[in-house]
Amino acid sequence: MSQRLLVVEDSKPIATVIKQIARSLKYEVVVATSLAEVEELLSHDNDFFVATIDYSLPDALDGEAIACVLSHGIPGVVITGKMDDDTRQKILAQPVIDYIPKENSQAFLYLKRILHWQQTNGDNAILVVDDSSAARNHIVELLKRRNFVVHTANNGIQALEKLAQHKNIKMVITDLEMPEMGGIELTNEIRKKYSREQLAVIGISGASNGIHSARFIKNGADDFLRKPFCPEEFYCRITQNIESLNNIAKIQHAANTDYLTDLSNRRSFFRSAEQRVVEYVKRKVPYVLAMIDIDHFKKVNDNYSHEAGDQVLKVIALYMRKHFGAGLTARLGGEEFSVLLHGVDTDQLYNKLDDFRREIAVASMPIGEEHISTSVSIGVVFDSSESLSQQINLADSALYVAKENGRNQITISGAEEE
Ligand SMILES: Nc1nc2c(ncn2[C@@H]2O[C@H](COP(=O)(O)OP(=O)(O)OP(=O)(O)O)[C@@H](O)[C@H]2O)c(=O)[nH]1
Repeated sequence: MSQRLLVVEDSKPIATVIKQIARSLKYEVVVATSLAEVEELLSHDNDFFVATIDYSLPDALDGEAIACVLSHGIPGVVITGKMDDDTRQKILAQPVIDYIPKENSQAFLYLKRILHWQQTNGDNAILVVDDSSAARNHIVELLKRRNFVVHTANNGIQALEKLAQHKNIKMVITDLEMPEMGGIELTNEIRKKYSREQLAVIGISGASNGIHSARFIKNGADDFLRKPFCPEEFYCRITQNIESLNNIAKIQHAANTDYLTDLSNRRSFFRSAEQRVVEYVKRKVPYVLAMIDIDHFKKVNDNYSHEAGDQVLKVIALYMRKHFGAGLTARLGGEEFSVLLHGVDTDQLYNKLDDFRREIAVASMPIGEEHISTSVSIGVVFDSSESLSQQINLADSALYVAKENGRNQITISGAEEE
């Protein structure tokens, strides 16, 4: 279900621009053009995810609509043509998400980013570490306004425990002086376990000299805020750091993923598989490495089209996800895939691979106007203690035999009969 945006705006052209922005982000939009209209609407329908509120309306010249919308528990962004200090103070004295000056040419681009952040901040958990409950609660309130998931801790020791419990924490905001473990020591401990690509740290201190910001940064923090800070500065720092973490995650995902199927690519498969194989051998966990190749795939391209071939590759990837969910799956290149699976014993692992092979052999894949049938050949190595590249060579040789023997079958390395 799409999220609902309430647009409180008396100017038609501005309401139209906001509607366009909101719809590009899949918001459902409801417009109210005066305070009276907003009051009437909210009296029977206040289920809105977020609101944009024009500061001056014909019947509410001095921001009265802000309090009205906020009193219904709807987070609001204020859009204003007035940007004198007095107005700014009045707006910021209320718990708004942000305010945007209308005359700014970047205003609507910024609004789009805010509306997008409201939708996506829920994926980002932040840990607030402070021994003062008043200071902690203030930061928590600011973060919740922006829809972040928030965890709290009273000191560094508790913070490390929370980080171990909640793997989705992306940022730690920590005070400097706390009992048991302070902010600098905490930052130091965090950097022993979590890289800057995994977790951002922002230090906070009330001390007036600059030495603490330098200490925080030298001990691995990404940023620093001096108390007291204004909400605007706070939000700028938080958003900048979260955005840069998300950008790094996107780049890493692109570097490790096959663009067509969204499975791991060769490089990422090798890196992860190498670690897993070492663990399996050490812990004597039954496992299998399989090379999977689509049969006569060239004919799919020749008989239908290269695009249809691409679709078939995507469908095979979906079947791999379905059958080998917990395993490591990859497209190594072309029409060749691989999987590393662990399980109860060799029979169970073999049956999983064979279920996959059989389902593909009987599937009729709807691709465009056509229905395409295909099959796969599989070469496997069980519980080997050879190096990963040697195992891949062995599985490849077994795959070759499966092809030679008629395709649509599994061949186990060491048991080949040509
Ligand atoms: N559509 C599409 N085709 C690809 C892609 N990568 C490789 N191919 C095609 O995959 C085909 C592989 O052909 P072959 O190596 O002769 O193997 P095959 O036809 O599957 O025959 P066997 O493996 O012997 O059963 C070639 O036609 C490549 O052009 C891709 O990303 N998309």
